[in-house]
Amino acid sequence: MITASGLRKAYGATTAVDGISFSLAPGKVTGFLGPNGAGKSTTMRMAMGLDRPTAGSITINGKAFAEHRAPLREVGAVLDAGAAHPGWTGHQQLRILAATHDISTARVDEVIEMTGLTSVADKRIRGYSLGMSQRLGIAAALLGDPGVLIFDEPINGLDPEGVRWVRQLVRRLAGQGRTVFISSHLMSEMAQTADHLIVLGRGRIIADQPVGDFLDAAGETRVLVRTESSQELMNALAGPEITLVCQDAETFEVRGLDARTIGRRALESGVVVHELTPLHSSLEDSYLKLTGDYVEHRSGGLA
Ligand SMILES: Nc1ncnc2c1ncn2[C@@H]1O[C@H](COP(=O)(O)OP(=O)(O)OP(=O)(O)O)[C@@H](O)[C@H]1O
Repeated sequence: MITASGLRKAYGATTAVDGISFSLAPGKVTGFLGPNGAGKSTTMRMAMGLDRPTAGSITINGKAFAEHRAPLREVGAVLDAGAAHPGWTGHQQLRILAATHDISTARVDEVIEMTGLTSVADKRIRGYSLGMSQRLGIAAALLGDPGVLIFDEPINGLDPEGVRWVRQLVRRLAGQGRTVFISSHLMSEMAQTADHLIVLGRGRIIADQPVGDFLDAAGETRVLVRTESSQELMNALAGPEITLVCQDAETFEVRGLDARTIGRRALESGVVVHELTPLHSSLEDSYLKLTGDYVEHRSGGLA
């Protein structure tokens, strides 16, 4: 469980995080989204005790990070893939970290295997690819078998196989009842991975909802209708704020009414409907629509 309450962080005149509150439930993957500079990394660093809030708090299982006696057993994080000591081997790095928490060497070997690092565990970290470094960071996060995991852009620099592996791993971790908080700038990735989304814009929360609700709220829902009596049904549906767009003799699109209402009107009119399909915008469309006003510098310089 991660809980933020009135969390604020200012660096001089810059307010990176502007009084945000949220609560992340166990057993779910929560995606943390927002344009560059929105405050995602700052929030995650404060959760891990690496930055001190200017006001408010962020707690892991009810306590600030520094108040936990064995924090690695409560929360694991990947915040910076380059944080490992380049002269050590992956195995050494993990063993040293494990020793700080009385974690067994058997557990070190277990996380090495879980993260697919067995073949490189005895090689020096300076020779690791970005993908291997990311896996090593994830191995370190898993070491204490924590119930809370925080991953800042974990798929950056990974190849497609690595991306799929991270996606499956975070789903599995949430399936085991853990709280998983993952930031990404890839909307398509979050659509496949997250159950819940928190979207930040200039340090404030602009959405905190399940992925499905996010789509419904941000995107205009359209419904595709197919019937042999299209003119008759269009007449029954017509009204203020309702747009009907004819596609062919039997197919039209409705904006402003949901599928349930259209189905009921069709029944009342005695019209047989062959298809009634809600059309959602893509997560990408919804996200850009939602965050458009919060982007400080748009690409292309036309804004
Ligand atoms: N140590 C720091 N000193 C001064 N300003 C900082 C510091 N860390 C972050 N900031 C500023 O705080 C704001 C939020 O940055 P943060 O890195 O948290 O955003 P982000 O959402 O993670 O962005 P990105 O996706 O680009 O990593 C930015 O304006 C950034 O320049």
